[in-house]
Amino acid sequence: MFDLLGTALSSRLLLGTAQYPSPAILADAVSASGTSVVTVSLRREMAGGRAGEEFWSLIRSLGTRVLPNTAGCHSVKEAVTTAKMAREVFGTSWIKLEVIGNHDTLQPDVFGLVEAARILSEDGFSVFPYTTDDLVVAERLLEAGCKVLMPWCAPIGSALGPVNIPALRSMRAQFPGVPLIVDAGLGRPSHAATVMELGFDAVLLNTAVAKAADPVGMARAFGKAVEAGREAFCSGMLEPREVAMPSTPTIGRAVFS
Ligand SMILES: CC(=O)[C@@H](O)[C@H](O)COP(=O)(O)O
Repeated sequence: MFDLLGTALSSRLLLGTAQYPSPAILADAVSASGTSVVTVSLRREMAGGRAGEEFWSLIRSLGTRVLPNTAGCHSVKEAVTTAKMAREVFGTSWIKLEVIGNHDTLQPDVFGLVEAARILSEDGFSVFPYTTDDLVVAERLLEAGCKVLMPWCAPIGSALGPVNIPALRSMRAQFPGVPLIVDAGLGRPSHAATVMELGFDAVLLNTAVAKAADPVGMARAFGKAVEAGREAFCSGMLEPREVAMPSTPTIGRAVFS
């Protein structure tokens, strides 16, 4: 079990719900992944009218916890308003806070993020901020009231995987007691395993599953990779070394003369 802010979760994989080929495939992918938390963009789905309503009932039927997000928000005001609406709609004070700062890279506006995080934390939200791997921004987010951090490993939708492993490693070392969830940019199950091996608490991803040729199979693969990475981290991995060490004992070997 994974204790996330006092909630026991059966999986360390959090899954996005956008861009699936069909609602049925989304539901099957969620089930195959083993996730117990899905994230939903209130802003995008509300724009969908009747389709939006059907989407909500599908999400409710999944039996998972919902982590609403403020995807698509580019200002503090937009993000705060969206978060408040999400609290009403989903009856949860969890919010994945996105304040996008750059149209092309979808890089977070870390200044707006800290400001919005402070406003929402003071209003009783549990804020899950989508941030960069910058340690100073991370400090500011914690000071603003965040109890969990969601650093990217690459731009949203890029599928690049962890492009700056030293930065992620140092974030993990700097905040040993803070739940850290890698969010965005994962492309392959091996990427998820890699960040879990670094000691991250969980991962959140969307595009790599939703846009796979077989989203259900890919969701299952990511679920396994997250578990494998976590188990490896907890089992004490060897440090790599540059010299050979025989893995078979040489004492008592047969002598041919
Ligand atoms: C669904 C969601 O919240 C995304 O904004 C998130 O950041 C996932 O990123 P990927 O689509 O790159 O997995």
